[in-house]
Amino acid sequence: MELPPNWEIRHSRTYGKDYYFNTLTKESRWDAPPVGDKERVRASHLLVKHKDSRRPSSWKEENITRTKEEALAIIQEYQTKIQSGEDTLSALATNLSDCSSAKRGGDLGYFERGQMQKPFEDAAFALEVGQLSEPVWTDSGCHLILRTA
Ligand SMILES: O=C(CCc1ccccc1)N[C@H](Cc1nc2ccccc2[nH]1)C(=O)O
Repeated sequence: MELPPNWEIRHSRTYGKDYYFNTLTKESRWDAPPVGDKERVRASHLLVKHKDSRRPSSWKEENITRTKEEALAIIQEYQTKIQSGEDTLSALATNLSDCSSAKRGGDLGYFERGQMQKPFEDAAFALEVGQLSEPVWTDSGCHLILRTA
């Protein structure tokens, strides 16, 4: 049976039947994941807002005053740490992301085209599973995106 990348069939002794397990996201499901469903992706992100962000406030900082240049410099520091393996996007997002998804390690869940701001969507759909984006600008601020499924 053809399965999308990172998926494998496992057997549940408890229920005496096979299930599907994603070795990257650790997701499990009874029904077979659709193959080639580039119609939706799953991604996590780390957002650094700036004073001109659509909503220059977050759980971390009531009034965000940093400039766009400062936000980019911060994102680039995080990008280096993730690329070197010193940190993970999930760990950094939990403590440092200006998005409410920080509480979920930056995980945004699955989304289809048409749901997220266009620059974010285009970047996420262009990534391979497990790949980290370059800095991506939306009206919310500057993001690093990790495609997870
Ligand atoms: O819109 C949200 C919530 C996103 C979310 C989706 C699914 C689960 C959890 C959070 N937060 C904004 C910041 C923000 N702007 C974004 C633009 C694109 C993707 C994620 C984004 N996050 C904000 O906090 O201002």
